[in-house]
Amino acid sequence: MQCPKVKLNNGVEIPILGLGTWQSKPNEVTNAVEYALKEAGYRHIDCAWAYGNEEEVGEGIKRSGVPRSEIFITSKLWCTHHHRVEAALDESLAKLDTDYLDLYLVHWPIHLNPNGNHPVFPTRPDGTRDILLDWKQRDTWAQMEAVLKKGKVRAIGVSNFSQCVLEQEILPYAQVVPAVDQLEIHLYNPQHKLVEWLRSKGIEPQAYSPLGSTNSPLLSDETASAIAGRYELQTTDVLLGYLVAKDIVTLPKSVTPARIASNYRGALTAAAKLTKEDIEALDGVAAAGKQKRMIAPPWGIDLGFDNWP
Ligand SMILES: NC(=O)C1=CN([C@@H]2O[C@H](COP(=O)(O)OP(=O)(O)OC[C@H]3O[C@@H](n4cnc5c(N)ncnc54)[C@H](OP(=O)(O)O)[C@@H]3O)[C@@H](O)[C@H]2O)C=CC1
Ligand SMILES: O=C[C@H](O)[C@@H](O)[C@@H](O)[C@H](O)C(=O)O
Repeated sequence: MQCPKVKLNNGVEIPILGLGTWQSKPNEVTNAVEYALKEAGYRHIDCAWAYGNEEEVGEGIKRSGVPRSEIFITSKLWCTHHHRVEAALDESLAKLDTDYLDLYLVHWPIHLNPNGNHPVFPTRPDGTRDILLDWKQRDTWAQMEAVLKKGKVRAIGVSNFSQCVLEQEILPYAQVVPAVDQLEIHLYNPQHKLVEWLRSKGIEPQAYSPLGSTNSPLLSDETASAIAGRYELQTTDVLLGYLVAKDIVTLPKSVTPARIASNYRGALTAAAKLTKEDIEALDGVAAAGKQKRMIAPPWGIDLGFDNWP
């Protein structure tokens, strides 16, 4: 099954489904990536330095035998690296064993103390995250623009940036408008207003945790299950197909071969079957009492999102 692509604001095309790799254990992710590329049809892998498994992802890419030019690889700049974007990118490139990325994202609009008590999650003596509060995100973005200009990445974007942060800290200063904002988007956190606003600015929304992440309550959602039953699909197919039908780049994670394959096939099948009425019903689920954000790290500052717990 051919995966549809979405065109980013600089003309680069991204496959609408990508394999997530967060919390994929290093000893499992190589097989998962190899299987996804070689057997299941994926051509897009979503990675991050902070996931601690880029070397093993790179190994899976190599073992798949699929040419690098056919694969869309994303990685993300971690929060302790905002002062040294190019060096951090070089580290991810080396681990993934590739000489360019298709997309590089600022993982969160937050600079954590690079000289703190931990390389990934530095904390202050009171246990709160050690954030450099006076750092300007525009200074991170200028470095992102520089690595794009150098040709080390084909597109640059952000992740977990709200409208307010983009409007105040990025868009007034940017020479390059972010191509993407990767966000928690799923049945219970659809972020309809933000998705619409991003599109009005030419910024492509990407859906992370599309199945509701680990131990997800979405898998037993009544509306999604009823629609799945009608088409003899799995609920997971409907959860993913719902986003794909709305042209949202969707990033399901699994290390289980059968799920990796069924997520890909099921998402595309469901996207083709869902009617306008199905989409409207699914669009209304969160507002009818199911709104729930799954990923809300304890940053201790307001990131400008609705429904942050
Ligand atoms: N930018 C950011 O800040 C963030 C980015 N992301 C990205 O998005 C990706 C996806 O999000 P993530 O939070 O991992 O969660 P997902 O919504 O993709 O859910 C993953 C969980 O669902 C399970 N699962 C997958 N497929 C099925 C299936 N068909 N049936 C039943 N269970 C299934 C997986 O188990 P198993 O693996 O054991 O099969 C895993 O426990 C991440 O991996 C990462 O790449 C995620 C969070 C934040
Ligand atoms: O991409 C995945 C997520 O952003 C993850 O990296 C964070 O949520 C992290 O666990 C944190 O606690 O800040």
